Amino acid sequence: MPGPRTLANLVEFFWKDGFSRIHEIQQKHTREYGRIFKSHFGPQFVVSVADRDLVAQVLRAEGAAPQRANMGSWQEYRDLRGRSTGLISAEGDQWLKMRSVLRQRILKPKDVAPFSGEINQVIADLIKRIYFLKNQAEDGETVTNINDLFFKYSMEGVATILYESRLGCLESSIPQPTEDYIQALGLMFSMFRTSMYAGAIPRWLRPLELTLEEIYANMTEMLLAGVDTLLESLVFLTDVPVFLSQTSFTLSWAVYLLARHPEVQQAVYRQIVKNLGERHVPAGADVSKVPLVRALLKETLRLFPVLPGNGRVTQEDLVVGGYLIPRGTQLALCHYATSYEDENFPRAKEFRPERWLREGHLHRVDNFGSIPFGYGVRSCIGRRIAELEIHLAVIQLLQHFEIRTSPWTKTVHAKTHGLLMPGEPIHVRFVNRK
Ligand code: HEM
Repeated sequence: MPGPRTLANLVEFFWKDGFSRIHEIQQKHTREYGRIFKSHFGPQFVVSVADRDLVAQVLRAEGAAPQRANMGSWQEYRDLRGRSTGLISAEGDQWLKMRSVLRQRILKPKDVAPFSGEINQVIADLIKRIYFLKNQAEDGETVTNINDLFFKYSMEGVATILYESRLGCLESSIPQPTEDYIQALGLMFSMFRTSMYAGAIPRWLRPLELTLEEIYANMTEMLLAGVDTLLESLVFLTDVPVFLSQTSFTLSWAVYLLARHPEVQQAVYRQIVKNLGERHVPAGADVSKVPLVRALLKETLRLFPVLPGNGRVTQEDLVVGGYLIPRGTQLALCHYATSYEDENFPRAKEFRPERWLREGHLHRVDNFGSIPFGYGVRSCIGRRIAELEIHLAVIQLLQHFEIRTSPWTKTVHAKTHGLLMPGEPIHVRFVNRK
């Protein structure tokens, strides 16, 4: 099987900071080596799959408890600290047990629809905050760093549902415990990439690493710093910061794309006004009346999949793309690369939400070219919560404001920092609707 040489790969990732360009490297390696290729990262051997049909084949062949790759360093940290595991990094029976409990609670749109009321309260605060921020701006309209604003929105939204309490993230004066929590999350993200390096360092070498403390100073402990420790008994919550950044990155990209594509925004807005009304506060059930809002989210996640690649460890021997892949091999599913293939999505570089409205092959749920929430029994369990938070926010943002670029709006590039995220702060204008 072709693939980059070990040394070249190490230079690319460790020397040239490839970890922040994983998404681009996926595309580069696919061009150079084809849609299935092998790589070595220190002790890890990985087979990358960057083909829609092969990804489909791998995921369809999954057993009852698929194993996700590359979570070793998270697990190690938790073992080191005696912490419990969240769903993301749990495996086997432990995963099955947790998943079956949670599955019954939040997996279907109708399970999460009752949260619309709480989410709408958070959105009301978000909109109030936008009015406040734009009034402070020189031009009375620009809100700088919407990334930060939407992070706070997501945090407040997830807290409302999972902690059943408000944190006050969107207030002018943020309560101290919440401030501590936000700072702890910031620290966690700065360590997130370091934790990825950890996986590529052989286990026996790690105690020699000077930055061992940094490597392990990740996630869990920090995360819950400002929050009632009782929550820790709910293992699921230990992964929460990852989820809320996924929601906030996606919302930031969606708003950025709308600002840069006024014609798309106008079409979405027109559908909202026609099918829901200018000021009707939407409930979960209203979302199906505005298919363009759903298409907008799908297209945003196709262009900026927060998880640009995913992992699986094969649980039995598989033949993929003509190669025998032995049981226990780590696979990297290259979702970013497949999302940008013209073959899967005509004019793939273009932002065209309407492509998701078309009947035909793109409309089918088994379109494996873009599966931003994963697929199958191990797919994202928070999908319906994330979708509800984003759909309801987009509808109300557009009801209140026309989103436009401002002289400060720059082209924003994606970077991988554990997750695919906006590489720079996004600034846009929120112009009041008459
Ligand atoms: C736009 C937002 C989000 C995106 C794009 C996203 C995407 C993903 C993806 C791609 C996976 C891996 C699926 C697989 O391996 O097949 C995943 C797993 C997961 N997500 Fe999300 N997610 C989002 C938001 C959330 C939220 C808000 C929550 C919780 C409230 C959440 C909870 C989880 C959990 C617990 C897992 C692990 C599932 C398991 O291993 O059984 N996600 N997510």
